[in-house]
Amino acid sequence: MRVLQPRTRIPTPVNLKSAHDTPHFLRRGLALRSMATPTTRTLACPNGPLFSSWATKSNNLASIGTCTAQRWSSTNVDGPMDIKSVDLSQFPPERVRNFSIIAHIDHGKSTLADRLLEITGTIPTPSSAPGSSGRNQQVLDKLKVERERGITVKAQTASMLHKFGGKWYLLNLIDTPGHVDFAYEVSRSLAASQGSLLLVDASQGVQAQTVANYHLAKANNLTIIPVLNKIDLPGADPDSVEDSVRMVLEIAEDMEIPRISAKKGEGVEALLDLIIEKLPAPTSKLTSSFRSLLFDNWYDTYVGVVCLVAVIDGKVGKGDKIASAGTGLKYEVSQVGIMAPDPMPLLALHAGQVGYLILGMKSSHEARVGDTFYHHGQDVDVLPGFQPAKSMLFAGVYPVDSTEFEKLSEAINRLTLNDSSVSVARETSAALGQGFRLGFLGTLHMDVFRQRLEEEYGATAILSSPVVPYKIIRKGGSEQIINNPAAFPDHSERANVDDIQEPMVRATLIFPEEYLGEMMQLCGDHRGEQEDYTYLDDTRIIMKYRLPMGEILTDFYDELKSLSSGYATFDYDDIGYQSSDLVRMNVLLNSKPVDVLSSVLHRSQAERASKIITKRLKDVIDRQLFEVVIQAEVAGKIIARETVSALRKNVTAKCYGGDITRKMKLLEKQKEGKKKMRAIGNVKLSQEAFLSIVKK
Ligand SMILES: Nc1nc2c(ncn2[C@@H]2O[C@H](COP(=O)(O)OP(=O)(O)OP(=O)(O)O)[C@@H](O)[C@H]2O)c(=O)[nH]1
Repeated sequence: MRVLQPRTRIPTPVNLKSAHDTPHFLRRGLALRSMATPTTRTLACPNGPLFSSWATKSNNLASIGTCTAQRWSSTNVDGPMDIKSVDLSQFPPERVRNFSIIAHIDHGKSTLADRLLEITGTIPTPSSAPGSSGRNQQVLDKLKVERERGITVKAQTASMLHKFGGKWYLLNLIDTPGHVDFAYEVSRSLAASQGSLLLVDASQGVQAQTVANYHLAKANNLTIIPVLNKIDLPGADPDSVEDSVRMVLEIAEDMEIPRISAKKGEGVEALLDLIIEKLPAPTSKLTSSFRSLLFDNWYDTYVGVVCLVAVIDGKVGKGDKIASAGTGLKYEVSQVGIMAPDPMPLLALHAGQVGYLILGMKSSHEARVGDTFYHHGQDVDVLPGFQPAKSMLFAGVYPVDSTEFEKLSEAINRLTLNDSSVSVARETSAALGQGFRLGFLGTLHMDVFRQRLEEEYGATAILSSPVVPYKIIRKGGSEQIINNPAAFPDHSERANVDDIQEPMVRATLIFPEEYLGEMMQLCGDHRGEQEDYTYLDDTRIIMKYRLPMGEILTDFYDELKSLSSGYATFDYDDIGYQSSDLVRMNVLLNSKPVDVLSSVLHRSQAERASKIITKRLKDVIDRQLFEVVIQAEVAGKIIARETVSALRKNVTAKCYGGDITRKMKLLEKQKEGKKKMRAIGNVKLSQEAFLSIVKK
């Protein structure tokens, strides 16, 4: 089984056999000194920075734990400076800028990240990058699924250096995902930044996630620089987009809105200056005792759990004894470093900086996002942290072949080490055997998880239709959250139930005015209630609806796109629970309920949905040796029924005469076919047919 690593391997520290055996980036000229023997040798450095590195003596060998280097004077060399050759302890908080790039999907965040890293010399430009095929490197989209789908799923950080006003600054960039499912990644990233670049595509204008991300950044008290991107496109209309940006996002008239082409690099260098000029430095204190915010983590097969932290105060170095305020567990720091954009070990991380810590954690469950790390034995003011990720929808996940349960279990285990926003519980289905009930942040998140299970871990899974978590309030006041339709109270249990509630969202839709009728119809069909609508600019409308979350899970987004010829965009916020007249629909095959096919519906939709599912089943169930009756039942009544008539199939009937080998072959083939059938009660369904019903 091939295991792809979502991030590049953390390099082990360079061990040198002698002080002369220097890594390539130190060879150009160096000032080498040993901590144990504090002699410093300085070599000439005609056209590059001077370097220093710290060495310790062990077994008479000079071993350089982590090589760092320092430019003595920032004026002796023009052009970018290699971050790998700089002593980052030289950057006090006032010379640090931590910023995130936020935007609607596809407005160019990852492309801008590429350009920033290239211009600052952190990564090679495409022409010099080995094997590079074009301008878009998307270096921060490290997952295979991100590259295949062209979307960012996981926020990534990268540090770089930029010179402004004669001084070098350390910039830590966080590239965030644009899709609403990954808003949690965005909010975590914002907690580690002081400012944000809010990109707006100059050909598309303000979109739903532009507004959502703007409010998120505001709520985090970040300084926002709106940036118009893609000005090179023939359809770009930067003047009118700037007007709507100013109006919707309430940007002051005197605030400059830079215009760039992230693709071509136009205006990007000036943007680097603006980041330093306009975004605040972290207010961290170097002299206070160490505190850091854990804002992300991932699992690396070689080094275990890697924690991404923003150092709020003080400094943390290799060998330090630190503790987690959240779990009370203590650790010795085995490695610290920054992402540049690959992991780059350092001797220490200082106040204001963003980097990683490797602590020898046994499981990524120990790494609680939002946790405070501090030096063990010292008092600490715990940082506020943030709410854990909340699962918005749940699905049953089963192995396609029931003998492969262990393989699926192992794959889910490993994948959740890297995606702790997925909640996992074991469940058993009468129809499908052992499986899991997983909680996801949205349908795209669920789809990406399924794809990663298959591609990275070779585990193919059947996913039941997703459901939202329903709240059941029983007589007497006890509350229960139900995330599996099979456990939803049937009509026979209703006497004990006081209220049933479903989760609601406030949806923001942005679309050209000519689609107003279609958009209102769409929201109405999905049980929406209009709250507000106004003109965003001369031609576009921004509309707010209150909608049940269960209604936007499956086809809503596709319908929205097709009804608006792709122009409408949509975002939503969770706004809590609301009472609703919900019922469970059971599907029966020859009178036996099929648990994985049950669903929860609004009473008004039950009849239509029952007809659809029974019809779909009839289309996919092959005729069998007996009649198959398909029924949908709601509140104890059968409300839809289809029948698949019986068939006696004799596969050898065509083989008259004595060709026994041909007969044997046909029987063998039939046996093989049967193996691939799934038995639901006494009804056999081909695997393909079954998948077509459960996986929407
Ligand atoms: N013409 C033009 N295309 C651009 C520019 N910036 C980005 N693009 C293109 O826009 C598409 C989306 O760019 P990305 O950088 O992947 O966008 P993103 O915001 O990171 O996307 P998500 O992470 O999925 O939200 C790609 O095809 C880019 O090549 C630009 O300045 N000009």
